Amino acid sequence: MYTQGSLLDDIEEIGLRSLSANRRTPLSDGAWVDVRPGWMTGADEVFAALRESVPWQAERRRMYDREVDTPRLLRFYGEHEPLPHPILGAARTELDRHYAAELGERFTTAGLCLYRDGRDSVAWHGDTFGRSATQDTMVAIVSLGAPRPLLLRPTSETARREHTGGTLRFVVGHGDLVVMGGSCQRTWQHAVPKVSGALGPRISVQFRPHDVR
Ligand SMILES: O=C(O)CCC(=O)C(=O)O
Ligand SMILES: [Fe+2]
Repeated sequence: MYTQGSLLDDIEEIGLRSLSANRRTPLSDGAWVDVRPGWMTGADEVFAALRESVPWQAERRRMYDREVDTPRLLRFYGEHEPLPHPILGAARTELDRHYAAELGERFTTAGLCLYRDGRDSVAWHGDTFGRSATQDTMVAIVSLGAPRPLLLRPTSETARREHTGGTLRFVVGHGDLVVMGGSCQRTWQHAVPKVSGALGPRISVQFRPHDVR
């Protein structure tokens, strides 16, 4: 439907598969993660469109006495901003349809990150700006482009020692969906570590409810 005039006839149509195939993994302390591989179809085409059309920005962070670029590019779409591709609006609607009863509200914002290659990364953190610092919530991540490991581990070192499974690792790209839920942002951390070797770029789209970041 949203094809870009590719010369290839067999290009996969852009769309969304069913969310009822989600697989939930309960984690410690009331956290959980849902995984839906290949949720968005035609994801490589969506990746190319977003890479081209999103006004990507470098974010500066203060580190000791100097400012450094964080190793990835970003663009945050607030609640009332139009999203940069129609399939992202459809994805948010579908996430609302599937999760609204459990979440008790809608997904409103979309944070986009571009990892240009394996040197781009995000360090261990929870999304704890806003209500997610104290309340259960959900963060839904659609991954486009080259697959990268998304890691999860308990926040507290005690829990990390007791958590027998160790760090969880989900390799996500090409339209895969991961939803972190329950207490996950407070009691668990996530990271996309640097990887060595030639690796293509990845875009992650994070849908979050109001005042969760
Ligand atoms: O790239 C990802 O999948 C994770 C991004 C993330 O954790 C964040 O921006 O808060
Ligand atoms: Fe995050």
